[in-house]
This record gives sequence, C-alpha cells and structure tokens, in this order.
Amino acid sequence: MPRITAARVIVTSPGRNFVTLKIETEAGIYGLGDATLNGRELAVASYLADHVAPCLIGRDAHRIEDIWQFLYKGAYWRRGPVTMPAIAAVDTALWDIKGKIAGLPVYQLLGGASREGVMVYGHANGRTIEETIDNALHYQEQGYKAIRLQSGVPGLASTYGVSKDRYFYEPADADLPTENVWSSEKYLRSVPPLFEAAREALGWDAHLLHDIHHRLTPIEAGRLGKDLEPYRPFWLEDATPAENQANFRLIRQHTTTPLAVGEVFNSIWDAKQLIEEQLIDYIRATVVHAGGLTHLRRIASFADLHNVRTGCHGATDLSPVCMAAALHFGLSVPNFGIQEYMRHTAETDAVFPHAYGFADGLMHPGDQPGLGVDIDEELAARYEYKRAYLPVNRLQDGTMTNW
Ligand SMILES: O=C(O)C(=O)C[C@H](O)[C@H](O)CO
Repeated sequence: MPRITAARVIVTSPGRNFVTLKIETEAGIYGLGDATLNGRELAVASYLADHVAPCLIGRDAHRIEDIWQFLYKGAYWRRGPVTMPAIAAVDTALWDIKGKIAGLPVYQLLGGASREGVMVYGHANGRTIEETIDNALHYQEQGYKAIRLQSGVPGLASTYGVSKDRYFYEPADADLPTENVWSSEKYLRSVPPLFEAAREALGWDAHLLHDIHHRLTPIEAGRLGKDLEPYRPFWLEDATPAENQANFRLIRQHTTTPLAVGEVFNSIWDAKQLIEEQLIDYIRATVVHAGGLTHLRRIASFADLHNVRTGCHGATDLSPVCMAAALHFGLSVPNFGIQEYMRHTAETDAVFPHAYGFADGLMHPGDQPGLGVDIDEELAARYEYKRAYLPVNRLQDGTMTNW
C-alpha cells in the first residue's frame, strides 16, 4: 500500500497567493492539491499544517473515500470555507497519487472521457460597451465559443469584473480592502444595451454569459433576466446571495433566462433546495472550495437527477492544480455544462507547469498520469506571501452591501 509519509503546505505568490498541499508516499510518488481561499489563505494553510497533516501520516493513500469521511466527520465541526478547501486539497492530491500509481490520467479513473473536450468561457470586459465588445471579438478570434461580458457602469467609478488588463483580472489587490461604491439602479440600466450590442457584433452562435456577483435582490434579478431574454444569454450568474436558497424561486417565477450559482458553496447542503426544486440550471461549485473531486462528483450526480448541469468556477485565484482537476472532472462528468477559464499569468504558469491546453474553444487536461500538473518548489520559494484582500462594496449612501 502507498503509505503517506509527508504532507507539506506550500504558500507561494507568483503574481497572486496560492496554497498548495503536497502529499508524499513511501514509493516516492506524490500528489498535489489546491487549498487557496482568496483573501483568507493562511487560515487554510494553518488548518492543513496544524490539524490535518498530522492525521495523514501512515495512512494508505489509496483510501480516498475513507480519508475524506475521516476528515469531514472526524473534525466534528462540519463544512465551511476553511475546512472544505483543506479536505479538497487532501482529496485532490490523493486522486493525483492514484492516477500516477495506475499510470492513468485522473479522468480515466473517473469513468473516462464523456466528450472530446471541455467547453470553457473566457472573460471579455471593458470600461465601456465598445471596449467590452472589442475584447469579446478578440476572444471569438481565438476560437472561444463562450464569452462572459462585464462592462463598466456609467456613473460608477469601478465595478466587478472590469480589469485594467485585457486578459488578466485580479480583484484582490490591496494590503487592506479597497472600498467600492455600488448602485443597482445604474447597473440594471447598463446590462441590456451591452447584450444588444454583443449580439449585433458577435452573432447568435456565441454563448454569452454575465455575472451579477450577488448584487441584486431577487425581484431585481428577475427583472434583469426578463430584460435579457431577447438576447438569449447562456446564463446569469450569482443573481442574488444564496444563503436563503428559496430566494431563487422569485427569480424563476419571472424569467426563463438560465441561472447559475454556487462558486462560494462548500458542500452539497448549500445547493440542496436549489437543485431539488430546479431553481437553477448550472451549479458553480468547484473542486477546491467544495471538498475536492470526491464531493464535487456527489454534487454533480445529485444535480444530474434534476437536470442541473455543471459550470465550475475557474477564476485566477483557483490555482492550476485546481484547473487541472476541474478539467478531469469536466471531461468525465455526464452532466457537464461549461467551465470557467480565466487564464493565469506567465509567473503562475511557470511555478505550476501543466499538461492541460486550449484549442478551438475547448480545453483538455492532457494524458499524463495523475492530474498532469506539478509545482516547481524552488521557483515557488522565490515568491513570498503578500497579504491581499478582495474589495468591499458600499451603496451610494454608505451602507455596506455585497461585493
Ligand atoms: O469568476 C467568477 O465568476 C468570480 O466571481 C470570481 C470571484 O470574484 C473570485 O473568485 C473571488 O475570489
């Protein structure tokens, strides 16, 4: 049996912070797992190093399910955004090890490929509609079949999703949280003209997506969904906060625009009602924040029963280790919908050499045994952790709201 001999936490910041778990076995085979929780990275690093790693030593690395249950049930304190990325990192690293021992890419262990590749969506954004459309055309030229559109809102100094760079978007940028100002009224007026212009410029074959980033009330989201129906969006994401899952009933009553939610979910319980009542069309839970491949597969199987497809989160704060795992998952899962792909910087890619690649709008995890992603520890050590926070949001009268 491949006995676990070490579990080390590597914190590195090649352009942004990442927390990686490296599990080593007696035979010298190791596996990697992503444990990055944007803006709260060190909490997960400590949870892993101080509380999880000591329990792993000596265990059989092949017993993925048993170790998952041990860490979930054994902590007594279940779920949560710190615990679940820690469990996810262990789980992902164990799938990596199993694949390496078997000499097979992880997607083969998950049942094999269900499709030729994983359709991904790129991020087009700009300060104005014209700039956003211009960027979207660049994505289309590169072969993207699906593009997320985010544009600046007239009258607001900054808004979610609008970056300084055409390809790289990094919202966590300050030593202390940056304060933004938000107006739902101004925003609601700005999105329909964006979609109208996008359909005109990009045609009707392109899948067009949009992220509300939890900023609307359910009835406002219902109105936006209705206003966008003529432009047939692929989805409206994170319409409203989903702690109260019943909120989505109100949105559903008012629009047929497909809904996606779940990037902040960390377990199947966050989505139970949403899925059972078919209040959403796509579940955004992902490998790192929702308990690893083992738990994500459980969520996807449950979603499949209710016609909900996957649409995993894939922002830059999810490391290439998570991206690789997401692609193995996306290639194999029967009810795959789409995968987000926000490309990493060259510095990040150099620290995490990987086998996955993009062609004609689809990504493939590659056929290396395991996940097909590694970490250059020497290079990683050159990038020290830098504290960074996500921004916060206030309404124009100063009231705190969702970012
Ligand atoms: O990718 C998305 O849809 C996001 O909303 C990105 C999030 O803001 C980001 O992952 C927060 O860390």
